Amino acid sequence: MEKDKVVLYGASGHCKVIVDILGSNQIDVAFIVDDDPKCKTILGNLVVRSENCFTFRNVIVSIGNNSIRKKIVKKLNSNFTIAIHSKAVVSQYVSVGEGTVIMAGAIVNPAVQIGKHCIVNTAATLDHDCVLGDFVHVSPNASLAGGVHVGEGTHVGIGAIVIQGVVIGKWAIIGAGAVILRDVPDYAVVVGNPGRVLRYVEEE
Ligand SMILES: CC(=O)SCCNC(=O)CCNC(=O)[C@H](O)C(C)(C)COP(=O)(O)OP(=O)(O)OC[C@H]1O[C@@H](n2cnc3c(N)ncnc32)[C@H](O)[C@@H]1OP(=O)(O)O
Repeated sequence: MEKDKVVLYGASGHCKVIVDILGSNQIDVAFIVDDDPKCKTILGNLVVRSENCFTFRNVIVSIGNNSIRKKIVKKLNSNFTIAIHSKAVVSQYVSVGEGTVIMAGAIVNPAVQIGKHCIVNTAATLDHDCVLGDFVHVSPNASLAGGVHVGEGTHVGIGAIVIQGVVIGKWAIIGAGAVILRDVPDYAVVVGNPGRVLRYVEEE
């Protein structure tokens, strides 16, 4: 049976990876929506302008920035789908919210809850009982040990490590390669080993 085509919103690098995820599952892209007039195709898929699109079905917002992704989601009157690479290992005991994408090589262990419009990037690992809020991005090769909670909109940087049971607040940024041993407040930018607060960001 032919699988439903997916509409991608945002012609970004992140979009290219989602095209590839869909391809790994023999799912076609219907078209990509982006208002950059220079952008005509992405990996052979047609890019159309948003004014030509009134109703969307089966959408993924393919924008890597968590805050921008949230703004686009809020303005769309669409139903959203998910994309999980055929070479990701995702336990059957996991919940995945609409709009979320899981890249190749990611491992998601049992009893993990992933919110809406999240990104679990290439080779990221989420161990048992982790909880991700909506619009979270766990970057490539980042590892969350068991029972880590990550608040809405937080970006866990590439290669970061979070030990078991840590609670990370909302709209925080965990720097590349950081080692997080203690809870992280909302809006904190944390870097280093052990992680220390570098600064705070404005609310989303
Ligand atoms: C498929 C994909 O591409 S997914 C995307 C993956 N990308 C990432 O994971 C990027 C994560 N981002 C980072 O690590 C960034 O460096 C941030 C957000 C933590 C900090 O960025 P900025 O606020 O611009 O910090 P800035 O570059 O000005 O550095 C400030 C200080 O923090 C230090 N610093 C910045 N990032 C880090 C880090 N990851 N680890 C250790 N120290 C760091 C800098 O060396 C600098 O120190 P100094 O004041 O002693 O010179």
